[in-house]
Amino acid sequence: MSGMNDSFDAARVASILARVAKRRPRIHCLTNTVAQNVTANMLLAFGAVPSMASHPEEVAAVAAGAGAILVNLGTLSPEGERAIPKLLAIARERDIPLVLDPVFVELSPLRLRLAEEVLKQPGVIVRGNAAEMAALDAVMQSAGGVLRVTTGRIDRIEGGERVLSVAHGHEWMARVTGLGCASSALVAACRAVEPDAAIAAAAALTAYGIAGEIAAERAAGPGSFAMHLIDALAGLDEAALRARMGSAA
Ligand SMILES: Nc1ncnc2c1ncn2[C@@H]1O[C@H](COP(=O)(O)OP(=O)(O)O)[C@@H](O)[C@H]1O
Ligand SMILES: Cc1ncsc1CCOP(=O)(O)O
Ligand SMILES: [Mg+2]
Repeated sequence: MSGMNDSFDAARVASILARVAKRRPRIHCLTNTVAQNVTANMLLAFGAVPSMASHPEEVAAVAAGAGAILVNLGTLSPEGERAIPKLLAIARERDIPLVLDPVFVELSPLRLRLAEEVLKQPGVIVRGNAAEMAALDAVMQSAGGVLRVTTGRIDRIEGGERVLSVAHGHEWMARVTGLGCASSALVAACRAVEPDAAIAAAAALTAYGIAGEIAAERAAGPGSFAMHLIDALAGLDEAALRARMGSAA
């Protein structure tokens, strides 16, 4: 991690992970059909609880008690589209943090319009890859107050004047579908227990990246990597964080 003004070290990441493990926040994920399973499993490995309802008539009731809400725009159905305003309303009413994953927004005018709707809410965290974040740049600028989390070999977290970066992970994380979507859910899990959105995102991506490094040492290729990533995330402790982050984090 670089670019931090305040201290961001293994102890800080471990304390956020411990809060997730202790409070077990429920993360409501309106997410795509490709990534649902790996997202739910990654949240469980992290100590959070997934809920995945998408029916427009029940989604607000299910999301009402969640610690954070994830809106992921991949494989959106007409029903999912109708669920989004219900989720935005309940997030506003209950002050529930919102994370947007704008999957392939650069390909679809519908996704761009829905992303604009989500970004009318205050304090949204957007987590996407470089192409998605570039396509949303103008919308995020005009929305204001957005925390931008751009992932890749090096993750970049930008909010206001503050820029943080996370240089952990493994290239196989981009070779298994759904692992980006799962990273957005982990950002939501950390945000559920940590009010500083930038620190929450940095903690989630540091933990995920370090779990990826550990998993890559145990795996034979992308398939077994995905399995080992769940195990490594579930077994992550402060000693492993400290060993990989170094003292100057
Ligand atoms: N080349 C890489 N080296 C290390 N980590 C990576 C690499 N590519 C992606 N990651 C990690 O994989 C996760 C998903 O990121 P990304 O591939 O950008 O998302 P998406 O799947 O949405 O395109 C992030 O945690 C990111 O840090
Ligand atoms: C391939 C695909 N198409 C629509 S959603 C989806 C999954 C994207 O997942 P990720 O961005 O995490 O690889
Ligand atoms: Mg993605």
